[in-house]
Amino acid sequence: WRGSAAHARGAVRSAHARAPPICAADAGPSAAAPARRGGAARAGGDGPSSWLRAPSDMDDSRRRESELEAWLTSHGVYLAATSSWGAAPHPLGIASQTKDQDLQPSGRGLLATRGVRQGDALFRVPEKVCITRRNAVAVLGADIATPALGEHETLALLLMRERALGAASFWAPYLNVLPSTAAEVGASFIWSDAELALLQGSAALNEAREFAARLRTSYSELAAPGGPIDTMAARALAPADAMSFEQFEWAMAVLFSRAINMREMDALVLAPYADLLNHSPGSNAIFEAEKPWASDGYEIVCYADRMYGQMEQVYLSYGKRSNQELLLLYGFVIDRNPFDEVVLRVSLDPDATPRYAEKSAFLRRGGRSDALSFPLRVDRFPDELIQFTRFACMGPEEGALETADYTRPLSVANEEAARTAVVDACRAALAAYPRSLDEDRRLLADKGARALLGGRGYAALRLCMNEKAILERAIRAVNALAW
Ligand SMILES: C[S@@+](CC[C@H](N)C(=O)[O-])C[C@H]1O[C@@H](n2cnc3c(N)ncnc32)[C@H](O)[C@@H]1O
Repeated sequence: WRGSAAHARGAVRSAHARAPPICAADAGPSAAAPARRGGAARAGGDGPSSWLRAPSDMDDSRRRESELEAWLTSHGVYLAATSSWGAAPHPLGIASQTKDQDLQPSGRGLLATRGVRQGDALFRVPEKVCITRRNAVAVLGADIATPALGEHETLALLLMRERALGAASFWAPYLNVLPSTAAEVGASFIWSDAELALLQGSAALNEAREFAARLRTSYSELAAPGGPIDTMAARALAPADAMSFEQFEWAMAVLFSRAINMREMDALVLAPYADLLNHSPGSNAIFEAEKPWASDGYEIVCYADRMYGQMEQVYLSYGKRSNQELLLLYGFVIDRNPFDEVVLRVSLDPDATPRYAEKSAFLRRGGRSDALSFPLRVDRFPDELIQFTRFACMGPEEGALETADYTRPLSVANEEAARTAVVDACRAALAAYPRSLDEDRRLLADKGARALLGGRGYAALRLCMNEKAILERAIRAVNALAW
C-alpha cells in the first residue's frame, strides 16, 4: 500500500470529549450560607418575568450592575474607589459592553479604573456570596444536594430554585446580571441542528451534539420520580416550571461558562463579580482561595498578572482551550488562539497496511489500538504523527518493528510514503469541510453574505477557518521537513 493515497485515514476528532473537571466538595453545612428558605418558591415583587428580560439599554444594564455592586458591598466586598482603614482603593470597574481582541462583542468585563501593579489583589469575594455545593446543601438540604450528585447538577438545582424566587432570592442582584437564557450564552451545546450544520467538517459538531445528549440524560436522572427535582417540588422548594429542561439548560450554560474550579477549596464556585472577567489566552491572572483569619469560609482573591493602565481591560485565562472548547462551553472563538488545535485521527487500514497483523499485535502489546489521535497545533505538529506513519508504512525490507528507530527516516521509500500518509490524512480532514479556506475568505469578504451569517454562523465560520489553516500549515510543514 506504500505510495497510495489510502495509507492513513484522516478525521478530525476532538481530544476534549471530556466535560470540564468536576471535583468532589465538602458537603458540610455552612454557617455563612444563606438561611434555608422553605414555603412557596415563588415570591412577590420582581418575579421571573422581569428576570427573563434581557437588558434593553445601557441604563438598565448599569442599574443592574450598581445593584450588584451595592449587594456585594453589603456583604463585605470592598469596591470603593477610595482607600479605607486597611483597604486600598478598588482598582476595577464594570464595563457594560466590551469587545475582544478580534473586535467581537464580549459582553460585560472588568476594566482597570486606575493603574494596577503586578501582584496587586484586584478583589476579594467571600464564599458566602458564591454559589457552591456548600451553600446548596444549606439551602436545599443535605438529602437533596447529596455528595453523590454531580457538582454542576447540584449548583444547577440551586440556581434554578433561586431564579424562581426572583427578588426574594439572597442572590437576586447577582442573578440579575447573568445571561437570561442559555441562548444568550450561545454555547454550541444549545445550538439548533441548522446552526450545528455550519460546523460541518469540524469535530466541534459531534462534540456539541454529544454534550447536549449528556445534558438531556443528566436532566432525565434529576427529574426521575423520587429524584432531586421531584423532592424539591414535594417540599415546595421550587415550582415545576422553574425546574424545566430549559431552566436546567440555562443553569448549566451559566455554570459551564462562568464557574471556576477552586483547587484549594476542592469545589466548583460561581463567584459573583469574579465571573465578569473575560478570557484572553495570554493572561496569567490567577484566582486563589484564601481563608481570612477568624473566618470559616474562603475568599476568592484575584491577583494581577502584570501592570494595567487606566481603562485597560483585565482578562483571565479560562485555560489552554481550543476554539472548539471555547465554542462548546462559552459560545465564542478567538482568531490567533495559540491553544487552538485539530485532532487528526490516523489508523492502520487492515486491507492496505503491509504486515498489518504483525503491526496490530505490536500496538496491542503496547496497550494501543490501530487508531491513534494526534493534536495538530497552530505552530507545530507532533513528531509522533510522522513516527506513527513511518511505522504504518514499514514493509518487510525495513526490518523488525521492535528495533526500528522511528525518530528518523527508515528508508527513502518509507519516508516518502510516511510523509504522503500524513499529507493525505490532512487532505482528507480538509475535504470533510464543505468549503475550502479560500472560499471561506471570499465569503467573509462579501459583506452581504457575512451579514447573513449572524453571530453563530460567523463564529462557526471562524472556527472552521482556523482549523483549516492548522491543517494547511501541517501539510506545508510536512512538505518542508528536512531529510
Ligand atoms: C465568565 S463570563 C465573562 C463575563 C461576561 N462577558 C458577561 O457579560 O457577564 C464568560 C462569557 O463572556 C464572554 N466572553 C469572555 N471572553 C470572551 C472573549 N475573549 N471573546 C468573546 N466573548 C467572551 C462569553 O460570552 C462567555 O460565555
